[in-house]
Amino acid sequence: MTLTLDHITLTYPDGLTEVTAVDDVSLTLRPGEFTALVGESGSGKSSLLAVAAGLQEPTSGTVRVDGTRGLIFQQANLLGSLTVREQLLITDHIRGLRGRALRERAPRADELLARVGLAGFGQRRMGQLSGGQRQRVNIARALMGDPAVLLADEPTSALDSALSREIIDLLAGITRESGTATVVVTHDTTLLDAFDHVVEMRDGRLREALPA
Ligand SMILES: Nc1ncnc2c1ncn2[C@@H]1O[C@H](COP(=O)(O)OP(=O)(O)OP(=O)(O)O)[C@@H](O)[C@H]1O
Repeated sequence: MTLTLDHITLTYPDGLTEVTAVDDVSLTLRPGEFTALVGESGSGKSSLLAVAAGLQEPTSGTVRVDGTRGLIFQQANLLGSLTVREQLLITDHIRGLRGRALRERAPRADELLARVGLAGFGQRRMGQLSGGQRQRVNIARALMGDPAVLLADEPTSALDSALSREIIDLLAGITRESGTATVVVTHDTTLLDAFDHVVEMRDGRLREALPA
């Protein structure tokens, strides 16, 4: 069992009342499974993902994770002045690696860049990359911590349909190879055939899985 959400409820204060963004949701993600999370705007997808990511404490319920979590966001949130390799290594720097220990991680960064189709791009500046390439860097960066769980919030929303398909296929391949439990929030119904499971949120609740 890689990630278990057990009876998660999340409410936000809203003036004198409150909004229930996530309403008693339970979900188990298993290694190697590629899951899409869909639903109308405001249905609670980002809120549920934030709880799964550990970025937001649920109002009630529990989150259990075996291993680490890798996060991929909508806009590739990357520092333009860094090189691509530095952009990956900065995650290790944040984890406390310094000096030689950090330099020894460079081959891992290059290996992940090759995996996402960016072999030889390590010395490029982030500002010199296209949107699709930036999102590939974002994916490689999320893999630096060898996550058991990958969580992606609208990773293709800034991309055209061909690039979106490439990014989803890349995430599907990584999920199968690395055995991560991966959840992708998406609005794009043309991509759903790439997933093992599709779960839909409506008014904060999870609905029956749609046929993928
Ligand atoms: N920080 C917040 N404070 C108050 N209410 C919030 C906050 N964040 C989200 N909400 C409310 O919680 C509900 C769920 O929002 P959420 O962003 O999780 O939905 P979503 O399905 O991800 O929407 P979208 O597809 O538009 O991103 C909405 O009613 C929203 O207005």
